Amino acid sequence: MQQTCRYMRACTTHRASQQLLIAFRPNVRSIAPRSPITQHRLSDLKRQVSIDSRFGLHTSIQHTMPLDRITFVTGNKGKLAEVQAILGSYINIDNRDLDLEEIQGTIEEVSSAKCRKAAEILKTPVLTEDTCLCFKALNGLPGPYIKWFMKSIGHDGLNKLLAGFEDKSAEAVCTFAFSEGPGCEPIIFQGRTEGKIVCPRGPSNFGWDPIFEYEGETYAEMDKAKKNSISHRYKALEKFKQFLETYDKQEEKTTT
Ligand SMILES: O=P(O)(O)OP(=O)(O)OP(=O)(O)OC[C@H]1O[C@@H](n2cnc3c(O)ncnc32)[C@H](O)[C@@H]1O
Ligand SMILES: [Mg+2]
Repeated sequence: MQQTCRYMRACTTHRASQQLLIAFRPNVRSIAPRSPITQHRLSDLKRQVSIDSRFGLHTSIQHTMPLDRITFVTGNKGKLAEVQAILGSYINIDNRDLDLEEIQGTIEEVSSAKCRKAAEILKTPVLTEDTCLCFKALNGLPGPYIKWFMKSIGHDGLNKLLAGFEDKSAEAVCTFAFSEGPGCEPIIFQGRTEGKIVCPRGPSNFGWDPIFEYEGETYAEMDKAKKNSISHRYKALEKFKQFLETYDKQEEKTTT
């Protein structure tokens, strides 16, 4: 019998979700009797399915395998160091730096597209990540384009963008996308931390860390361990860790 990827089996445990999935994916047949992944709300699922249908994706057909290592695809050393510090004791992390196209679109669309492409190229379970910095006064901009703003106008320019506004608040948003392999629809894990934009303080060795202040300290001034216990990345990885725990339990059920 063909096996769908684990996520599809997990999704199909909700009655309404089953109907939704079967409507979109007539070939979904394998239904798990009980799913540990109960925190996926129907709205999330609808969004996931509508992303699928928009990109014309198909139900993935792949044999499940134990997830004891994962490839984190990034060229950013700062991200890699933090992911290893936060996640390294839960799963073995390999790193690859692929030049993946970052499409325009919502945060979730950008992250999913990047992850799908990485899974296709590497043919293995992959994790990708996209970071946004959203200024409230600018209705969320620069958002996913922060990398290009950083490159062209730097810390001072980012401060000047807000010069005419009283509201200096900003949100750091980290969006991880995980795919079990080629054809497996990415699952999204997002974390957000609110702070404000200030003149640079602290070492400049990771992106916009010196201008993002959280409770009186910039990310750059903070002890690394402290940043890794409150950051947007930490919050997203906490959700991914929960997913890994349920994934392992599901694996035990499948193999016993
Ligand atoms: O290969 P990828 O993972 O895409 O790495 P990247 O450096 O291109 O990263 P993004 O596309 O996500 O762009 C996000 C920008 O924000 C920066 N950044 C990401 N996380 C950060 C953090 O926790 N603190 C400060 N800057 C961060 C990063 O250096 C980029 O300039
Ligand atoms: Mg990038």
